[in-house]
Amino acid sequence: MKILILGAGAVGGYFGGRLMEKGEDVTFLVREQRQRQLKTDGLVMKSVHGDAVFRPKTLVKTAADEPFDVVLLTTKAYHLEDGLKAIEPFVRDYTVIIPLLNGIEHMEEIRSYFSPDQVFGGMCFVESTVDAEGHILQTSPAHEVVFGEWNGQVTERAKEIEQAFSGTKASFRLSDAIQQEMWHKYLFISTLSGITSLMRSPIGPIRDTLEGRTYIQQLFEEIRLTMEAAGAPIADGIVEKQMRIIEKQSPTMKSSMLRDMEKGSMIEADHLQGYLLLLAERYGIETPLLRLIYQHLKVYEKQSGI
Ligand SMILES: NC(=O)C1=CN([C@@H]2O[C@H](COP(=O)(O)OP(=O)(O)OC[C@H]3O[C@@H](n4cnc5c(N)ncnc54)[C@H](OP(=O)(O)O)[C@@H]3O)[C@@H](O)[C@H]2O)C=CC1
Ligand SMILES: CC(C)(CO)C(=O)C(=O)O
Repeated sequence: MKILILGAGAVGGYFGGRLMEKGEDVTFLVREQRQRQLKTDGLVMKSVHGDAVFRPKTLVKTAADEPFDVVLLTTKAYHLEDGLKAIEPFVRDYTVIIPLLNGIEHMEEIRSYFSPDQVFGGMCFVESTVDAEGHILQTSPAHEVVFGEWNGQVTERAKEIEQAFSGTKASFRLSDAIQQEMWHKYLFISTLSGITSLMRSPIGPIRDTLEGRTYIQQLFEEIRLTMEAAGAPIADGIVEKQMRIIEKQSPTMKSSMLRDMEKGSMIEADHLQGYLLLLAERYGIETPLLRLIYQHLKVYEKQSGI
């Protein structure tokens, strides 16, 4: 199966590397500077699951029209529009597109850009970043991709992709409820990234005080109410479940948004917290803490000139 990965950053580089390690036919669609880096140094991964260096196949945006069976989308949300244009020459009517971005708003954009039938739901759990040398640093036990048909059917093509993804060091799991899993991840990440970026702290020092835990719980509740009002398919008891997941995280755990802020990089404030605020306004839900967090992220963007 021919797999194209849009972007060779923290997520794309890590999971693409794991697929290459198993022997899958992987190509990265990257921009010129990243291509030069990958040609010179290779794809360097430093991971709690084992370090590795690969010599990946790369392509840059081009008129060439080599077809691929599967395309994994791993840009940030603010680069997605360009990314969709870049993958167009590599997509046929049989190509399956699997986005791994956090959030949900991008699904509408991708499904209307291509045919909705070509677009699976998808997301991932991994704590990784790219350092100044372009190396992928993957720092905690979780490394899972979850994907599936948008309507939840377990089709033949989904099983074929599951087969191609199986047997790597990372987990690639086929889901029959990907919409619900994506909303759950959205609830988790918009809370975790909101709180850790507001407090400029990994989760431990926030979670380990009563006040901090209360703020985490409040933010979860504001977002849960918003999602429910918007008709999102979230499960009963999801906040309690996600509070337990927060309790289990290593005290040093950080969201990718906080790591991006520490690097002075762009953040997905509009895509994550901003979209939730639009929904909250649309459905008349009070979200004071979410509003404060979004305003804080906007101040960061203004001050860092991004
Ligand atoms: N990092 C993490 O731990 C996790 C991140 N996520 C989510 O995954 C998504 C990706 O995040 P992450 O991997 O951290 O982001 P990164 O910034 O590390 O990687 C994104 C990559 O996409 C590349 N890119 C952007 N536009 C294009 C384009 N037009 N053509 C080719 N390549 C392009 C960038 O290239 P260039 O180098 O040229 O800028 C960059 O290398 C986000 O939605 C994030 O929220 C989800 C779970 C965990
Ligand atoms: C919470 C985490 C690390 C889980 O994958 C994540 O999605 C992120 O920080 O963007």
